[in-house]
Amino acid sequence: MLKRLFALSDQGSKDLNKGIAATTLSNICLIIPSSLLIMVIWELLNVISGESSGISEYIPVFCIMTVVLFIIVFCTQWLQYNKTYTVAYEESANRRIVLAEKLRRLPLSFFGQKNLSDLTTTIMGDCTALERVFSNALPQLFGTIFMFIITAIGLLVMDWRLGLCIVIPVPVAALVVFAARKAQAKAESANMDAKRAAYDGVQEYLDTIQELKSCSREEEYLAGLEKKLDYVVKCSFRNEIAPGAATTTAQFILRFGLVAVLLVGGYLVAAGSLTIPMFILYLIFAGRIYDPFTSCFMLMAEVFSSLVSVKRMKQIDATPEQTGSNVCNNKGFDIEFKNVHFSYNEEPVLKGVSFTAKQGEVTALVGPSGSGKSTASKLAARFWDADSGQITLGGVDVKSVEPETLFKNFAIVFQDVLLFDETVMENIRLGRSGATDEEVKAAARAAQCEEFISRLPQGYQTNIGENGSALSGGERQRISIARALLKNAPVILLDEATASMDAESETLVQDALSVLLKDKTVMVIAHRMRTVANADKIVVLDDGKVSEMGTPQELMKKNGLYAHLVALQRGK
Ligand SMILES: Nc1ncnc2c1ncn2[C@@H]1O[C@H](COP(=O)(O)OP(=O)(O)OP(=O)(O)O)[C@@H](O)[C@H]1O
Repeated sequence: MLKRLFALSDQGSKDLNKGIAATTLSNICLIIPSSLLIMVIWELLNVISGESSGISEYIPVFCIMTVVLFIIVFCTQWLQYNKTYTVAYEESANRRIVLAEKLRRLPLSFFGQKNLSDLTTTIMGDCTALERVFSNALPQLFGTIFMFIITAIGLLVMDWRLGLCIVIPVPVAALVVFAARKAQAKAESANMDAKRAAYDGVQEYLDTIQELKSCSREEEYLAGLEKKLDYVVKCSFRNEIAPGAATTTAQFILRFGLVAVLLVGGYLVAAGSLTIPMFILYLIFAGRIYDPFTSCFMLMAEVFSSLVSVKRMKQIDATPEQTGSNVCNNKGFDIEFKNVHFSYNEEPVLKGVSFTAKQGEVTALVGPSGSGKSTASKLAARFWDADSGQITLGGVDVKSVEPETLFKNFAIVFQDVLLFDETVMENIRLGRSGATDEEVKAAARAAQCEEFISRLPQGYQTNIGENGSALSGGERQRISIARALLKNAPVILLDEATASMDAESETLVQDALSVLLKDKTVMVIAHRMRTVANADKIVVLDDGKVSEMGTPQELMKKNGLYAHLVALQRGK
């Protein structure tokens, strides 16, 4: 049950069960010395009340047994530590790896719908929350419950009337904590949402600080952020209230056990159906037996809260993956779109698109903003799967190929370049790990990077800062092009790859590309018609449909949308 509830691995589930068994054993061993002490008191009380004439010879034996039991406790606690703490960290580390692996196989549509900081919280925060539950809460909780059941049986057998007085408050109190679990889960979810919104706010503030300053909106933005942070405090408080109220009530109910033993025991002693030593024995038990439940109820609350984390992990786990064959038996690298339809969240973007981007040719996708150009190019690389129709690479349906295998055939340059806080050399080498320094430099030369790299303080070994903050937009794009060239994949997708460059740099990069991209399938997306003027084929997209297709010359003659876009940019 625990395995299913907490989505544990086979090993994790086995180890957790061992941890619970060790905790139970340790708790039982801990209570036995108390029982022996009680038996000694029992003997003394019998002597005082005159029911026994002398101190039993068993007392030294009890003392030796106590010492032996403490040794056993030491061993079981070591076992408990070994099987809970170490295993909990292993389990959560494995869980993070499994989640990261899962994310790797999910379609990009999943990331579009999910908030990225939510995912980070799930991988880091939720796993840490569960670490505590496995290492501490669950073994202690079950250990206490099993120990109570064993003790309760003993108490009921000795005297069922006082036994019931002690036992009954426990399930009642546990029910109170259990009943509060929904309110608790709600408060926990709200708390997580509030924290995530505040985290996003801080992140957005840092990302957009330049724009906020330039629009003099910083103060206004910070006021909004302050509200979000205040809300986090409120939610955190509410999140404490729900389990706090339940556990306090539960502890209050437990105290009725002692009162009940006092009242019922007093009555039974007065009625002559209970001996005074037995009465004192139950009073001692009633005073001590509830102690572990104080922390136990808090642990119960913690376990219920952790179920919110488990739910979020299960949601990721249940998301269907993009699957496919590990081999791609394509014949050549023509990319063919056959009546492709695609929607983002039910909103149609491509409406029956058909065209072929031939190997050895440059195919340009042009059209008004939002017409679906980037979407079409990303569908070719299986960032998403088409809703209907087919996209083939060398005759193989891209949907039938596992994304990583398919991706080996693609090199992509986007307008929004992502660079790492690393040296120029390593940022370019990302295109092909294992490439030699000379190969990296050759790719950089082809992408017209040499000139600006030579101006950097340590040349190729210069660290370019977070996302290449030390470089201009055009320079970052050239690094990204160098990276794609180094990958040397048979299909190249250039999505506004030269948009941040000045006309002179763009021409230089294009000249270099035209030699290097020979025999490859090249799909170019550009808003500047000048960029695509030398393309072999132009596909004009308009509102998700192909409105015209042909060479630049044919389309100019046709005097349709392409000619109109060219004229607009020439200012005619
Ligand atoms: N991840 C996404 N989730 C939801 N809608 C999206 C997503 N990406 C794009 N869209 C929407 O799909 C439509 C087509 O977008 P796409 O980026 O393919 O157009 P485009 O022709 O490349 O535009 P542009 O020239 O401005 O880059 C737009 O209306 C856009 O808002």
